[in-house]
Amino acid sequence: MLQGKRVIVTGASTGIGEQIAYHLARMGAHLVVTARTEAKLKKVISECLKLGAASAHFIPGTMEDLVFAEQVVTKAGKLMGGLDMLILNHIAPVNLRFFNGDVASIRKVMDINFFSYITMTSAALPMLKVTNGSIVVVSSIAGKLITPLIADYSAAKFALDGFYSSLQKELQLMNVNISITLCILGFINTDSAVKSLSGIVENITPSPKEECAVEIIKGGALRQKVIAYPSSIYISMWNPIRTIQEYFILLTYNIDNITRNQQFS
Ligand SMILES: NC(=O)C1=CN([C@@H]2O[C@H](COP(=O)(O)OP(=O)(O)OC[C@H]3O[C@@H](n4cnc5c(N)ncnc54)[C@H](OP(=O)(O)O)[C@@H]3O)[C@@H](O)[C@H]2O)C=CC1
Ligand SMILES: CC(C)CCC[C@@H](C)[C@H]1CC[C@H]2[C@@H]3C(=O)C=C4C[C@@H](O)CC[C@]4(C)[C@H]3CC[C@]12C
Repeated sequence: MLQGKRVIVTGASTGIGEQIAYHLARMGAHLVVTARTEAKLKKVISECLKLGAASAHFIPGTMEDLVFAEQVVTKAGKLMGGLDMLILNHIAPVNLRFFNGDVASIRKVMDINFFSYITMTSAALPMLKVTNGSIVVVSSIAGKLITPLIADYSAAKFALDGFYSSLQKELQLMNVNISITLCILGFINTDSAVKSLSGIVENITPSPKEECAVEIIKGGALRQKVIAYPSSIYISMWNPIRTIQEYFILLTYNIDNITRNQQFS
């Protein structure tokens, strides 16, 4: 399904993003990968070309810089001649610690883990409209329920749910055929996650990043609204009251009036 499709993958220098890039390469997609570390990205794209990518480019830079975030999308669009799928996966390195009053560091995490996602989405929407494309947002069970020591990370992941679930509804109301897939992940065996949890969380076995990457791509390709990996965490995000209330709230909206008077940008 993804052969010849044009895809951006963020946070693709290592971890789950790197595995996503390799799977897409095997499927024959065109790829633009991004992260900060140029040397790692070079290795990733040369591996992608060996695996069968239709084309592979990298754009290095930090997502703390929202101008860079926007430029990645426009440059990638030019390199590939359009865009079919935007996979938003990068995160700032996580420090598991108590909140220490450092608001500036929370703002930085929100820029990297949240505002850059919105910036890239906004830049990509015109191209995705043309292709009836897809946005895939990699989130976490920590964006559905809370655990201590990751207040900043969790805040950004909850924010992603709020923003993208709302955007999903808007696209539906305006009959814009762009899919949004929110990926809810449990503990995955990436080097960074295993390292930062060691000595803090015990008795949880991480799931494999390779299989995780496949499930993320599948969810996007099948235009699913939400996926959970491993599937055992579905239960933690099951919130029937939310679903029912969202349904009834929407019934109170004067959809005809709204769609007549507002344009989707
Ligand atoms: N691993 C896990 O247990 C879980 C992961 N997830 C989610 O999965 C996704 C991937 O996680 P995982 O693979 O473990 O993460 P990794 O830490 O392995 O990779 C993070 C990626 O983001 C890049 N990155 C870091 N800082 C920046 C920055 N300032 N600007 C641009 N890119 C940056 C890194 O590259 P570089 O340093 O070169 O910039 C790297 O490519 C995340 O969205 C995470 O929230 C969700 C639940 C559990
Ligand atoms: C629902 C339960 C069956 C399992 C709960 C497991 C909890 C403890 C797991 C599930 C998802 C995990 C966090 C996560 O989303 C991603 C990262 C990024 C990584 O770089 C550092 C670790 C961190 C913060 C994980 C911390 C531990 C979390 C909350």
